[in-house]
Amino acid sequence: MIIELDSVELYFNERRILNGIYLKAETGHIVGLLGRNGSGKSCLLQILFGSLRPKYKFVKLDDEPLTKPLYALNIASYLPQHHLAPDHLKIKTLFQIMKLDWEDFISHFENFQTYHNARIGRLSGGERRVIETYAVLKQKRKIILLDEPFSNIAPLHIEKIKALIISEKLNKAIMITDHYYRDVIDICDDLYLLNNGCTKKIDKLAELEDYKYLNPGKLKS
Ligand SMILES: Nc1ncnc2c1ncn2[C@@H]1O[C@H](COP(=O)(O)OP(=O)(O)OP(=O)(O)O)[C@@H](O)[C@H]1O
Repeated sequence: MIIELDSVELYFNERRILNGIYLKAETGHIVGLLGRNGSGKSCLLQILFGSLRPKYKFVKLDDEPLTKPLYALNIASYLPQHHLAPDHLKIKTLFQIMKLDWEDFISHFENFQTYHNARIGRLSGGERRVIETYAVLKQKRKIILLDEPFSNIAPLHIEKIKALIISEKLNKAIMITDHYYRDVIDICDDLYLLNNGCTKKIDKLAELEDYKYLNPGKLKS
């Protein structure tokens, strides 16, 4: 399966946020999306998911124009930048609703064993992010969109999440954006930079410095 997003034009009031976008994601690939604060990464994922309507966009699924939003087709799962589940929801209920396997989760994150009956709002920000990222990643959907899955997560758990993302990509197209650019670069097959409202496909990492996303020499440090 191949999904392509093209010709996006997004404005808020008169302010142009996005124009000149092309992104392609396919089964078996992890696509990384980098960009400065406010460059439009979250908006772009929401546009692809269908929860944000820009002035114009063109989406193709396996070369056929897509007229319905992805969320309405039940083929995509989306981790928003902010919380996924309400504070009062019990973790065991979240696992039931999202048809997740608690034993599988605990096999990856054994420290969470005692949280089964807890409300998600009682967890730390990082613990909550681990659960929410796992929940979205494990959905039986063809397309997974992850907005800052690593935020607030400790290094050991980031490594586990990265391993899970890699194992899930076998049957899914995964798109990920995060400011932990080294972790994104580590796992992605294709990399795009969002700059001045446009996407630039990154073929050589040095381009991240050329486009001033990173300071000169940062990649070597
Ligand atoms: N509902 C809205 N109304 C007006 N402006 C908005 C709205 N949503 C987003 N924006 C603006 O659009 C721009 C892009 O926002 P977006 O959240 O996509 O950036 P981002 O690249 O994800 O940033 P960050 O890395 O800081 O999360 C920002 O300047 C933001 O202020």
